[in-house]
Amino acid sequence: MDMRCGDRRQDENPVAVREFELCEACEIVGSCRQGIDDLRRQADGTVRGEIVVPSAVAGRAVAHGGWTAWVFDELLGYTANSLRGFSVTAELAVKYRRPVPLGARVVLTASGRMDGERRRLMRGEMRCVDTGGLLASAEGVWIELADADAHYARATARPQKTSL
Ligand SMILES: CCCCCCCCCC(=O)SCCNC(=O)CCNC(=O)[C@H](O)C(C)(C)COP(=O)(O)OP(=O)(O)OC[C@H]1O[C@@H](n2cnc3c(N)ncnc32)[C@H](O)[C@@H]1OP(=O)(O)O
Repeated sequence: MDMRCGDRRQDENPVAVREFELCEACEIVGSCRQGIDDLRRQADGTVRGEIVVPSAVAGRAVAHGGWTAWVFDELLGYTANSLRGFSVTAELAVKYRRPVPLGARVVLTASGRMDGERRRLMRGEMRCVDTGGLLASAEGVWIELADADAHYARATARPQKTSL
């Protein structure tokens, strides 16, 4: 059957199993607000997941670009953290190749490598499951926190004029 990305397949439901922790705000609502329910580390070290683009992320008829960037932040961050200890986003660059249709099932893939002690260089892709067409790609840098407790204590302390 000829399918375009965005054709909805009635016979499939979104994957229901999630194998990674939710972020704090998603914990409160009890589900991933981006719609990412499942990401799995493959034998070759890459990470893969499939999601259905939620209709709630519409910008104008298709997914909002901010949602796509947010998905890559989560995808690449999860992959970065699967390499070693906890790291945070330092840089993220997204290339938007095609509009991302609402309701489309997309496949997310990501990989990365250490670059020195604390830096990880990450990349990922979002493709249409049905056509394999590239919708968006991203590259980014994640930095392992030297002291996560101190990092968040500083960041959540009452702002001071001299803090930045
Ligand atoms: C609970 C489970 C689920 C959790 C999911 C939620 C996870 C959410 C994660 C996030 O959303 S992160 C939020 C967005 N990101 C941030 O808020 C990070 C803000 N930036 C910082 O806090 C600091 O800039 C950062 C920690 C990234 C670096 O500060 P540091 O003072 O620790 O780094 P430093 O300057 O000592 O540099 C350490 C290394 O990183 C490199 N580096 C730092 N910033 C870089 C950059 N932007 N690009 C490339 N390299 C960078 C730097 O060159 C150096 O390399 P070398 O070790 O090789 O010398």
